[in-house]
Amino acid sequence: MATIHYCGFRRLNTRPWLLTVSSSSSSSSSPSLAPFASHYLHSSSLDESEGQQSPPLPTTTTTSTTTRKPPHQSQPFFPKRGQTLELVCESLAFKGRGVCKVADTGFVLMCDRALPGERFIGRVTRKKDNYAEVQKIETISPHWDFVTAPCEYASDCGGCKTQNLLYEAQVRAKEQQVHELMIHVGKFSDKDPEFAAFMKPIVPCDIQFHYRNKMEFSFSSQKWLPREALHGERDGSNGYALGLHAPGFFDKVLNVEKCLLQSESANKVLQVVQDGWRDPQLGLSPYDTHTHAGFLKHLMLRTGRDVTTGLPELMVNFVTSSYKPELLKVLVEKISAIPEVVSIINNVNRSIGNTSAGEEEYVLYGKSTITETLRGLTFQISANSFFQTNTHQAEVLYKIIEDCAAIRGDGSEIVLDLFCGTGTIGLTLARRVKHVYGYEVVSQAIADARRNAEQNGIHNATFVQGDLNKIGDTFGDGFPKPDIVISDPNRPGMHMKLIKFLLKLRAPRIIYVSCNPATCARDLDYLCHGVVEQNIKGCYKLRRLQPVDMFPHTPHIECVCLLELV
Ligand SMILES: C[S@@+](CC[C@H](N)C(=O)[O-])C[C@H]1O[C@@H](n2cnc3c(N)ncnc32)[C@H](O)[C@@H]1O
Repeated sequence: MATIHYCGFRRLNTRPWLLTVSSSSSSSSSPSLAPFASHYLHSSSLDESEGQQSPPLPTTTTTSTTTRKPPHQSQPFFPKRGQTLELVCESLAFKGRGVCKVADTGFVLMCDRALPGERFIGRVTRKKDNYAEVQKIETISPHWDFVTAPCEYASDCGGCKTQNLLYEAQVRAKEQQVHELMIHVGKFSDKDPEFAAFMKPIVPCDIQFHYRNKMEFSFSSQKWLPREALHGERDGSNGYALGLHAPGFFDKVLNVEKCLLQSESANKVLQVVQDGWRDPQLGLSPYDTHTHAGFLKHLMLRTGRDVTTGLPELMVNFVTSSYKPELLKVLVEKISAIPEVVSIINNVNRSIGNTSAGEEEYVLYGKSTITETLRGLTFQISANSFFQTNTHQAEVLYKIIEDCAAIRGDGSEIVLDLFCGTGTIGLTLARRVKHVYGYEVVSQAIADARRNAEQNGIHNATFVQGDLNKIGDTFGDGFPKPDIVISDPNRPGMHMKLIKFLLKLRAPRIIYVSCNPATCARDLDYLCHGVVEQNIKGCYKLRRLQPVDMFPHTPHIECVCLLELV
């Protein structure tokens, strides 16, 4: 496309109403994450800007950029809300958003669902201090590594945002994000020869579909429809949906007949429920998040494995607003005819909130738990207990953790398992160490961890319920000095109290397992370089940083980091 270069911007003579702010589309150029690194650290997992209903499409006569004078070269570019721009996505960043940069000034624009190399027209929806958010209106030319998304819902569903990016390109982009964050947030220098030594290439996931062992679908009286289908009739059960929340909507649900991330057996159950639940004779109604009327809230499907046969076993969990088993009878009969289904549960959640955990739990058919194996141990999974959602890749992740732990095997070592959940990491190490101490805030998870230890004949593990954000001076009195600390916090990372505790404890090695590379980079900076503003010195060296792709087609990145005391 012919362009006229002017004052650092490229103006397209074929589309004079647009202002082009793309920079070089070279694949090797990677925009710095520095301008919005703080957004990585502070943004909640649900960004309120996501999925906002877009304003009406512009016409060439109303676009504000038509009459705008090109800015002087020395002026920093700062777009206006509503402004329409032609952009080229350079790379992927936080939440899989495409990063575009203004030539010369480097001003960053972030766009959901824009993929590296894609040239597109976007509209500015939000301005932040040092970057702006853009909504994609139209693709002009597709990105590099384009593949056709196998899932029919891929362009609307919030689950798989990068399904039409070649998988190799997805993992490359994730690896690049970790790399950038370690430099800009973690303050590790890529000029340091040790950087290349500790930064390991990402481990891809061999299974890119059907890898999730748990999916949670929502019932809704408000079916989400794409803009072009909004005018159709949606009265009565026509407007009902069972599926996944449209991005940014707590009340609207995209109807889903099949999800390529869950097992084939789980899809059989979803199909049976979809075929039956709207039948007026059953008297079932979806829970309405506005009026708080209605019965069906969520359908949770969990896939485990029969430990003796190795065949899949399925748990179906209906989350309802009241206990009326007679209403579910017909569906239960149909679902229980599927051979893989071994458990049908009803969690009753009478609160007006939309969480799936129930205050009461009833078994409608079969067992109350299903089983799964991990690193040779057997775990009982109940409807609400935490278990790694990609079992196949959890084996890979735990093997890396084991390698990092480098257990001597003489049964002398102490392991401290922080944020232990149901105890899985600590328990997989327990047989070769003296004792495992696990800490976790959720009491149900602690009960599950104790039960898991018992069922696997492990007697050298102690699990304690407690909030690791609120540890006091006596925290370390509860266990002997550990040789190995495992820390696996959720997205916010570790609290400063815990960082300080670890810096004082000086365990020989820490294995930091993270599901958020931004908070991971921040915490690694504290542990290695110290808390400068509080005059606390760091005492660890980063020896290995191993990104692992646990969730193909999604922006999520897991990392295992090995730190050694210096
Ligand atoms: C990413 S999960 C890790 C679970 C476990 N390590 C595993 O691999 O199965 C993080 C765990 O930290 C727990 N958690 C979150 N905040 C916590 C806190 N302030 N104190 C203690 N545990 C917390 C969560 O309940 C969750 O079980």
